[in-house]
Amino acid sequence: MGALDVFFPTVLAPSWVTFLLVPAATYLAVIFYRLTFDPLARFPGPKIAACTGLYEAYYQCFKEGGGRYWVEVEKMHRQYGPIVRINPREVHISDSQWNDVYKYSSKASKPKWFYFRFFGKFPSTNVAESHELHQLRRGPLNTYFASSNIQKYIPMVTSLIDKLVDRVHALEGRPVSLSDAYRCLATDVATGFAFGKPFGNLDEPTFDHEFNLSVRTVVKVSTFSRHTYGLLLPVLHSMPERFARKMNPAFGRVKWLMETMQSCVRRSMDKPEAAPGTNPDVVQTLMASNLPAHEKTFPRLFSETRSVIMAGTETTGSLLVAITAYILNHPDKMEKLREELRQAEKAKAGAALQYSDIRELPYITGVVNEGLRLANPTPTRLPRVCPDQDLTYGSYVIPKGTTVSTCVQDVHNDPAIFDSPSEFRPERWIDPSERRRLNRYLLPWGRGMRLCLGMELATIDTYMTVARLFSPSCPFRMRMHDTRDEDWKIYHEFFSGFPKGKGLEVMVTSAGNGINGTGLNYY
Ligand code: HEM
Repeated sequence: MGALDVFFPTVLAPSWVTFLLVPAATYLAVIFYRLTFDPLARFPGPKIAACTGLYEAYYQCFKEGGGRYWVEVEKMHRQYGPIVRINPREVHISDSQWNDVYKYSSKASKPKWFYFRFFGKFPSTNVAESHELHQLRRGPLNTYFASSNIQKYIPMVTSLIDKLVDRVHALEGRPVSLSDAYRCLATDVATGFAFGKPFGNLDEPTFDHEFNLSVRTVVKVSTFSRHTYGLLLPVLHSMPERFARKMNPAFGRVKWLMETMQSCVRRSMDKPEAAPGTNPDVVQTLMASNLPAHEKTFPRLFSETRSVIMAGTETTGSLLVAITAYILNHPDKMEKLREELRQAEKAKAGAALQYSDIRELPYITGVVNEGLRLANPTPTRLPRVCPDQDLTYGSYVIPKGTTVSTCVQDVHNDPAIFDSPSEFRPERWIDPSERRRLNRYLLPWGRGMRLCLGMELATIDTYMTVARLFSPSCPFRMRMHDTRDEDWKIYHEFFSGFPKGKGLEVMVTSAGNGINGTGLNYY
């Protein structure tokens, strides 16, 4: 009698063998195929990444708190060259001149596993898989995000920035988390733009600190969900309220935000005409569009609005944090910026600077562009699949159906384009012809057909906030408080970027207090 027969009665033995050995043998066969006959087998890269998606999952879910595969992919490029197989089905290209997969002609789709499993079952433009569905959904949003419509919201953005300035000033002498404050500003700008009235996050006493922390928990769960067949997010969404509250102290705020969004969407669906003298909101715009009826249901419109608001908050918040930190860390550059604003204000003879005035100023443009280049608000790779044409990279033919991705920070950090790329140098953008050359490689808004819709709104918000906070007429001056680079620099990639540390904190002093009225000699 064999050992197996002792431990497993004859009747059970075959089922145990089947249970254990068949999946193991199948898995080994799959690995063997991936390393030998798979058309991607001859692409360079670590064998372990070619064998199994678990390698990526380890970096994304566990290593150093998760969200670290982007750094590992950078290392792979240093070792294997510009094209690397980073998981069994995906090649990643780090070459500032290559963008074939993002061209209109590629009609590329977004890989479902990467987007849908991360964002959950919320059918929005951002997660539209096929090129055709994306074009259908993006059409009416283009109308809403048209420059002529966005410009109408400049007064709203200005008054929100005024509110931010008042609230920060009132905290004089106490540390202020600008990471939290800027996220509230960005949320109010996004919700005000979507629904005509901001949700009021800037009024929240702690600048919604708990809520901002909870965003990180949600994106971590989303990352786990991506690597567990999209199963975790539905579990999270169906969790009983008392468990959710225990897990997440900001649950109440998350629920409030979702319910407020839902009631705004319902209200606009019930009243699809804008009230006299007001702009149609995003839901009314979509309702009035030629989208088919099944694209105008409540779940669809809620998902779209949710996606627009989420897309605009972490990103703009991180950008403002990075720009402020770089300026505060470089007093000489802060002085140049303030001097430029002083001259511009003088030229207006006391009238307030408008966005159109600020946008023309060369130094602040250099500051914002350097921020966009270095802040890395979306360190995620941007994967695409070409369903019906092969692509080429050098001597490599990338078969149709392969996921192909690039990361914009590879371009932003390319020393062949940006000299000393890790340095914050607004001056590199001053010369107009050099600016034109560099602009072609400034890609924070993504690439190709899926380019960010909110870039003009975010640009307005950024220019105006920076101009207001660093203007000689700002009622206070800021200095870093107990903040190191690792507190605010992007470290984790959970689609958006998140720092390792607590964020950017500043200490605020009234402009008249002990410094000369201009604050120029503050440092
Ligand atoms: C600094 C701020 C921002 C950055 C860096 C940024 C970056 C991006 C990037 C990289 C994408 C492409 C993602 C992909 O290919 O999967 C994107 C898409 C998108 N962004 Fe932004 N974004 C910012 C602000 C905003 C704002 C303020 C809004 C709206 C209020 C917004 C709305 C959107 C939408 C709707 C999409 C999806 C577009 C589509 O799929 O056609 N973004 N953004």
